[in-house]
Order: sequence, then structure tokens, then C-alpha cells
Amino acid sequence: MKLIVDRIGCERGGRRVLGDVSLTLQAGQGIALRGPNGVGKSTLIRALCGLLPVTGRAELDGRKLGSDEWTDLIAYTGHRDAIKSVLTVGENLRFWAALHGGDANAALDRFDLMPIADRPAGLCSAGQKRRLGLARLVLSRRPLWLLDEPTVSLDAEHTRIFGDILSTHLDVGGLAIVATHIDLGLALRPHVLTPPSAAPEDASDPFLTGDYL
Ligand SMILES: Nc1ncnc2c1ncn2[C@@H]1O[C@H](COP(=O)(O)OP(=O)(O)OP(=O)(O)O)[C@@H](O)[C@H]1O
Repeated sequence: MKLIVDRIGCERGGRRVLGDVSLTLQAGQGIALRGPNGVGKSTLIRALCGLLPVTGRAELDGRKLGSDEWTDLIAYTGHRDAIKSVLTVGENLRFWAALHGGDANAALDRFDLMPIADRPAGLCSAGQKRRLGLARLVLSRRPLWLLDEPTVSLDAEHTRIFGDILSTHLDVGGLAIVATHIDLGLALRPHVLTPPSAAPEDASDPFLTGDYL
């Protein structure tokens, strides 16, 4: 399996926030997406999920970004945990397992969630909710993981466990793009985003040039 991202760019709010990103990934490889706040890491991840209109193209084994075939190959975790707070931890995972066909108990076990399987998800701590959200990844059994700061709220031990799970995913031929500010201790290839070239500004306007302050 091979991912080709070819000059993907994106505008948000009428402003160009992502400029012509190109990269390739082979089966078993992962990228650590880096760069300062606001440079476009989340935008690129969301764009590759098909959630934002883009210029350029991306293909995963010939399946084009935006097609249903592409969507069937990706698993996404964003800043929100995407859990159902009135269901218990176990019910959340069984719901996802019913959709994807994975093993809910194995996912509970893998993410150290078995001791709180009967707790309503809405009553979990931030780190517990994050682990529950991440557990969907292994249930989905999809090859390309698009992860936006997956370890936020995780303690050191659960960050290590998540690193092991991601490593296993890559070992079996998965692919991953991970926006992260921390070192996960894995052999992820760094890809540093830089801001898109700025639109020309009116040099005489202090409110645009920044000379005001
Ligand atoms: N909904 C939106 N509408 C307009 N502009 C947005 C929107 N969301 C984000 N942006 C802008 O897009 C740019 C890239 O934001 P993005 O969230 O992708 O950055 P990031 O690299 O993930 O940042 P961080 O490290 O802080 O998470 C920023 O300048 C931001 O202001």
C-alpha cells in the first residue's frame, strides 16, 4: 500500500492556511507532522480525511482522496474524543465493533480500559476518554491512521502503551500520519510544515503590516 500526497493546499475562512504539501508513505511507515502552532497540521489531517476542500491530489493505492473507497481506508482521531457520553466505556466500544467488526474486548484490554468498562463515558477523566477515543482505531482495522495530537491528556505509561499500539499497526503494514508536539519514541519520519507564502500586503497599512504595535 502506498500513499501519495501531491501539492495538497487548503483555504480556510478565505485565507490560504496550507500550501502545497507533498509527501509519500509506504506500507509500514509513519510520519510525525511537526511545526509551530497554527502552521496547518490539523488542517492537513482534516483535509486528508476529506473534511475540507483542497487543491492538489492524494491517492492511497489508487483510491482518490474524496472518494468512498478512500474513506473506507482511513481512521481519524481529532481533538475531540468522539465518544457517546451516556453509554458506558464498554458499550461505546461494542457500538463501534458492531460497525467495524473488530473485537471490543481486545480493544478494551489493549487500551487498559477493562477496569472501567462499566463506567459511563461521560464520567471518565480526560485521559480515560482519550484512551476510549483511541481504542476505536484498533477496531476500525483500517490501514491509514490520521491522528491529530493523539496523546493529549495521556499520562507517561499510557503514552508508552499508545506508542506500542501504533508501532504494531506499522509492523503489520499500516501507515500513519501523526500531528504531535512530543516524541513518541518511534521511528516516525519527521515532516515539518512551513507556513504558505503570505499574500502581498499593503505596505502602507499599519493594521496589516504589524507596525501598529
Ligand atoms: N475554522 C477555521 N476557519 C478559518 N481559519 C481556521 C479555522 N481553523 C483553523 N484556521 C486557521 O488555519 C491555520 C492552521 O490551523 P491548524 O489548526 O491547522 O494549525 P495547527 O498546526 O494544527 O496548530 P496547533 O499546533 O496549534 O494545533 C491557523 O492559522 C488557524 O487560524
